Amino acid sequence: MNAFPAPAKLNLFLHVVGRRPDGYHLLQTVFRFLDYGDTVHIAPRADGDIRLLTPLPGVPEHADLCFRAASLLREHTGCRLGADIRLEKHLPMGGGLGGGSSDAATVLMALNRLWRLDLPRAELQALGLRLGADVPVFVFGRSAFAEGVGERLRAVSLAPASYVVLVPPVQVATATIFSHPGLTRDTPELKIPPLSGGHNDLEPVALVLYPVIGEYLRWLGRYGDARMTGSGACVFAAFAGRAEAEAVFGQRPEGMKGFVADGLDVHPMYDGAGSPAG
Ligand SMILES: C[C@@](CO)(OP(=O)(O)O)[C@H](O)COP(=O)(O)OP(=O)(O)OC[C@H]1O[C@@H](n2ccc(N)nc2=O)[C@H](O)[C@@H]1O
Ligand SMILES: Nc1ncnc2c1ncn2[C@@H]1O[C@H](COP(=O)(O)OP(=O)(O)O)[C@@H](O)[C@H]1O
Repeated sequence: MNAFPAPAKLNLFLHVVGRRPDGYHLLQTVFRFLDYGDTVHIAPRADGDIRLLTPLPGVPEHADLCFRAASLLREHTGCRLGADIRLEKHLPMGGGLGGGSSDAATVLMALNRLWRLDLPRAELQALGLRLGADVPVFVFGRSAFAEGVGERLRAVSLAPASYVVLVPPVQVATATIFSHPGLTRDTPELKIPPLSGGHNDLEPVALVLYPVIGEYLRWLGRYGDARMTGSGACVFAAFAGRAEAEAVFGQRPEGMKGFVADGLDVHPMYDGAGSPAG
């Protein structure tokens, strides 16, 4: 089997600037990948079957993003091949780190190569959007300022940073946060992406629904500018160096889970060409 990385993402900030007629929210956010994530092992199959060798607890096959990504690509291209997929899961589910979306993007890029489809990056991004609003950025492959629901992407260059990421013991359902009546949906649109500062409009709602996230934020906030990523539950703070981040992480109270990771500028499968992972 071939091993393909599926990195986590952080939303360095996330502003909700409006709402589409279909109810989806218009965002402005900066995505950054981390050198920490899942690994997807994939081998092509000649018989056309798509088999998940490691089903996730509580996720039926038809809802699994790896399965859905492979099936969508097969259907879209008419490819007759299949795949065995083994997911090595490290990222917490419902953590705001984009784990499921990243797995899906990695399956799209890996099968594009293994099935010799050669679809251009833009086409894979559009396919990815059908699986979730977070999937396109992983196919895009670079740190990005995102608008729309996350499909309008502009590459940005970010300063090197190490992050402490804490994982509160709750799984947040993204739809619950977005549908909350208390959500601020009218943050003024920015013309130029700020590379620092900003805030996360989803954070106050998540804190009301899951107070434990606030406890984690307050603890990390003693050491840096702590913020929630995506719809939560994970919180993070940036530090200039790895040693500083490790030192803060080392002081966490017993039982507080998380990890330290460096920010990446490009996705580990990014090859710079028009065709991803070609
Ligand atoms: C909030 C963000 C920020 O990066 O990340 P996560 O916290 O999920 O990692 C994303 O916008 C999440 O993207 P993703 O997790 O792919 O969400 P989707 O499956 O497309 O949507 C889940 C549900 O959330 C709501 N939703 C999602 C995105 C959006 N821009 N507006 C919405 O209102 C919709 O109700 C949708 O049915
Ligand atoms: N391969 C997958 N990895 C993680 N979650 C998945 C996967 N496939 C489907 N899901 C579903 O998607 C939900 C959101 O997962 P995830 O992407 O990890 O969180 P988030 O969107 O908060 O970053 C999970 O709770 C799970 O039900």
